[in-house]
Amino acid sequence: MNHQDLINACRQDWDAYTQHAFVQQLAKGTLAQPCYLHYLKQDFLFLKQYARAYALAIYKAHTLADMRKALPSVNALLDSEISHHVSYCANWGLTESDLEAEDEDFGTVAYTRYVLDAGMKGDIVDLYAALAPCSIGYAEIGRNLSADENTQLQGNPFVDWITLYAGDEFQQSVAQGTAHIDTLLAEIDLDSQRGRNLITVFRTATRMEIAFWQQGLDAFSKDEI
Ligand SMILES: Cc1ncc(C[n+]2csc(CCO)c2C)c(N)n1
Repeated sequence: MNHQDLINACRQDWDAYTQHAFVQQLAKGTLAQPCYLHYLKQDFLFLKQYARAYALAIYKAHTLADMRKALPSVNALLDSEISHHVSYCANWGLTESDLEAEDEDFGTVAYTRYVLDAGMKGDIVDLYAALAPCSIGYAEIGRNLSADENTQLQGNPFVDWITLYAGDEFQQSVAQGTAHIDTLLAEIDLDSQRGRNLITVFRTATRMEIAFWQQGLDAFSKDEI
């Protein structure tokens, strides 16, 4: 099996994730600021936990080659992705330590601890099945948004988010990560118990992504600013 089999096995949830209303409003520039700010604050906390999950991939790896493959993601998370969030939130007078002191919302706790648990109780393939929707999905969203003529770049307050995930650097790193996941999946039969378990893990993480977008939209009435 490969990553495309995982996507095909949960197509409905996958499309609900990659074409969520939050993404569409982001592309048009119409997303309400409180929703984006809540999403970014929670995503900051999400990325912090995700760095732990990629560090767990180093711990779970059996070979030096697999240990080295997880390291660029730890770096990208702690540097480029998280600093985008910190610099955007600075516009609201929020510092990195303010963000660290924020409470984790339920969807943030559920998603990140699910991924860590899948990795801790399983092996490195289970961990990557839980991690995969995040990078593969955001790369697909970035590509879709940059190819879609309805995406509004000029004057869009969320243009940095779009260019971060549509950009070559991010796209290339996901392509490399996906090739690595495919190597790990290649020896597993899609119709085996193991294959079905991996689909469940991948689909659960995909459902968590949908809930994470929704958590952002639901912040509209919370009036955070
Ligand atoms: C909820 C949520 N899901 C996915 C990403 C994107 N993302 C997070 S970690 C990572 C891999 C290392 O770069 C990627 C692509 C996000 N930011 N927030």
